Amino acid sequence: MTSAPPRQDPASAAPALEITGLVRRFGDFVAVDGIDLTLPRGKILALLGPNGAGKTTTVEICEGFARPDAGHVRVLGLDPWRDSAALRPRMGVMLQAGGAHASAKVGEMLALIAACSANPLSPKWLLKTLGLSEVTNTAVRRLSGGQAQRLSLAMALVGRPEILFLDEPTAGMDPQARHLVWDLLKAARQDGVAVLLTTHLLDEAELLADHVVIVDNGRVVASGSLAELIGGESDHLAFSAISGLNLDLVLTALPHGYSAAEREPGHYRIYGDITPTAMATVTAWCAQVGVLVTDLRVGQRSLDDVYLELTGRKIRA
Ligand SMILES: Nc1ncnc2c1ncn2[C@@H]1O[C@H](COP(=O)(O)OP(=O)(O)OP(=O)(O)O)[C@@H](O)[C@H]1O
Repeated sequence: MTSAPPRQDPASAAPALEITGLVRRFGDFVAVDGIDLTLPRGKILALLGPNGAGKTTTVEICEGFARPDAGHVRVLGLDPWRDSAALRPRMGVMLQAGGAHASAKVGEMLALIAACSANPLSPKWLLKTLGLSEVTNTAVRRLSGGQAQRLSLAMALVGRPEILFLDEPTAGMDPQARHLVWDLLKAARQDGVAVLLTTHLLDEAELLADHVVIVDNGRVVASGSLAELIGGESDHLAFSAISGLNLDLVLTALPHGYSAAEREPGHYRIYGDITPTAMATVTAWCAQVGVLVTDLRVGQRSLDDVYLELTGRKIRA
């Protein structure tokens, strides 16, 4: 008699996070208006969007702190509201408010959380990796904002979660601390942890994210890998010169089909087919009108450009 094939637990094959048609209202106001997204295991997804776009509301529903008005959310194949007790030990949540007792010492606090999980990471190693060894015996209330953020991340990670929710994890950190966090998140991804992070730092998203989702007014306005969002082609010529150049005159020197913009005073971009001839035309025109060109380079769209085009706003506006 042949034995039956082993049954696969459907939840273990599920993506780390799956959101379909998510809606969340506050009274008549629709804060989240039909968001869809999928986060595979072992990947980092960056959720970007202007203030009030609906990022935190979405993350809080995924964490099981709020219920959706419509749509489905599955975290590790489970319903974060209904199955919150089963999910809690499997996910890491970095709370904005920190979540640590003000009078506890840093080392004690982390050891306490570690003691609650079956197979914790070494608290000592985590504190060292996050640059917190020197404050092991310091009371939580005496930590700087950046140190408290790092402790909060350590608390989210110490139980070896399968999925990590991070709402602006490096906001307010100095560059050195930010790098420590980024290295730790990359290591977590290598260990198969899925990470959903919201951020206003485009360089953070560019550096870490396998997948970027941009939301505005509660809706997804773009979704894809960085390469998919940015496109691979060199599409503009950037240069610096005195501010107030008459760009219409530059364009008359170029063949039809180019456009130009002074993005910030004295910083210009010429968009179109950037050929050696087009470059020479622009610099020759500048020379003709006695303008010194500096920082001339051929570039491609950045995440910043895509974000600005889609939301009409600079990232922190
Ligand atoms: N409890 C609430 N009651 C009423 N409105 C709320 C509530 N929570 C959030 N909102 C509103 O929902 C919208 C989305 O808020 P949310 O915090 O999700 O935005 P966000 O994208 O995280 O913004 P930020 O980048 O500023 O953190 C905002 O207009 C906010 O004022």
